[in-house]
Amino acid sequence: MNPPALVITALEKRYARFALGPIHLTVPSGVIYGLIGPNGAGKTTLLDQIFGIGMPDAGSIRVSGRDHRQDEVAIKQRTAYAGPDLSYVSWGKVGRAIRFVRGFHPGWDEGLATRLMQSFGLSEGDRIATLSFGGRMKLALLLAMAWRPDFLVLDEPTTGLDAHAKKALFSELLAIVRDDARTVLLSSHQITDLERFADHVSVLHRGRLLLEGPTAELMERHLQVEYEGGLPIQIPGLTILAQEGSRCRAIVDTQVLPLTRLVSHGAQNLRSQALTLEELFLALTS
Ligand SMILES: Nc1ncnc2c1ncn2[C@@H]1O[C@H](COP(=O)(O)OP(=O)(O)OP(=O)(O)O)[C@@H](O)[C@H]1O
Repeated sequence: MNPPALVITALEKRYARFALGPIHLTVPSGVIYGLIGPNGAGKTTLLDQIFGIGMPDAGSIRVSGRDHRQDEVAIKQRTAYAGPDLSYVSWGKVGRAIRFVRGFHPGWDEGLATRLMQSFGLSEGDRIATLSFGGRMKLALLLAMAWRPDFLVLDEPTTGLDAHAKKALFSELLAIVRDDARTVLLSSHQITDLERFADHVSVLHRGRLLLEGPTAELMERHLQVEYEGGLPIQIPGLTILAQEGSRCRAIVDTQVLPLTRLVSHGAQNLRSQALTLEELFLALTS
C-alpha cells in the first residue's frame, strides 16, 4: 500500500499577528483533498509550508514518506504548486513559458498539455501580460499539471475561472486521482465544488483545523436540528445556531452526540435534516 501523500505533525508557523497550528493532518494518496476556510484562516500559509515556501517554526511535514527538510529536492521533483500569485509575465508568450517549464520535466505529457490548452482556450501566441486574470490562472494550472506530478498543490485554483474552465479542471483532476492514484490538495472558497469533487475536506479557522475527514462521512454525521428545551450550550457535539425562547436550532455531530442522547438530555419535538457542506462551514466558522 502507498504511504499517505502527506502527513503533517504538530506544524506551527507564527507571524506577528497570526499563528497557524499546531496542525495534524494526513492526506491519503490518490484523493482530491479540499481545504476550506474563511479569508485569513491560514490556508495559503499552510500550503506554502507544504510546498516549502518558508520554514515552519515547529513540527514536521512528510510527503510520500519523505521528510520535507532532509528530502526537499526529491519532494519538489514530484510536487507541483499553482496559485493565483504566481506570475509568468516576464516569459512573454504562453508558448515560451510552456517550452521553458517543459525542459525541466522528463515526464511532460504533450497530449495533456494540448488538451488543457484547448479546454482552457489558451494559444501559444497569447501574450501573458495581456491574459485576463483567469487566463493567467489557467496557464499556471497547465504548467503545474502537464508534467504529471505525483502531488499537486493548488491554492485557490478556481479563482477567476469561468464555468467551462472549472468543469475542465475538475474533470482533469478527477482523472489524475482515478487513473494514476496521484494526489491533489487544493484550497478553495467554492465550497459547493469541493462538496462535489473532493474525497476529503478539512475546515481551517483562525489557524486551527476545526474538522477533517472523508467528505461523505462528514456530511452524514453532521445534522441540523430543531428542538424545544433549553439544553446547556456546552454539550460536546452540539453547536447552537439560534435560540428563541425554548426553541433551538443547532448543528449536531452525531458521532459525538447521537440524537438519542440529545433526547435524553431533554430535547423535545426534535426535527433533523441533512446539511450542505457550505451550511456546515458557515455554522462552524461564524
Ligand atoms: N509573510 C507574512 N507576514 C506576516 N503575516 C502574514 C504573512 N503571510 C500571511 N500572513 C498573515 O497570516 C494570516 C493568514 O493568511 P493566509 O494568506 O494564509 O490566509 P488564507 O486562509 O489563505 O486567506 P484568503 O482566503 O483570504 O486567501 C493573515 O492574517 C495574513 O495577514
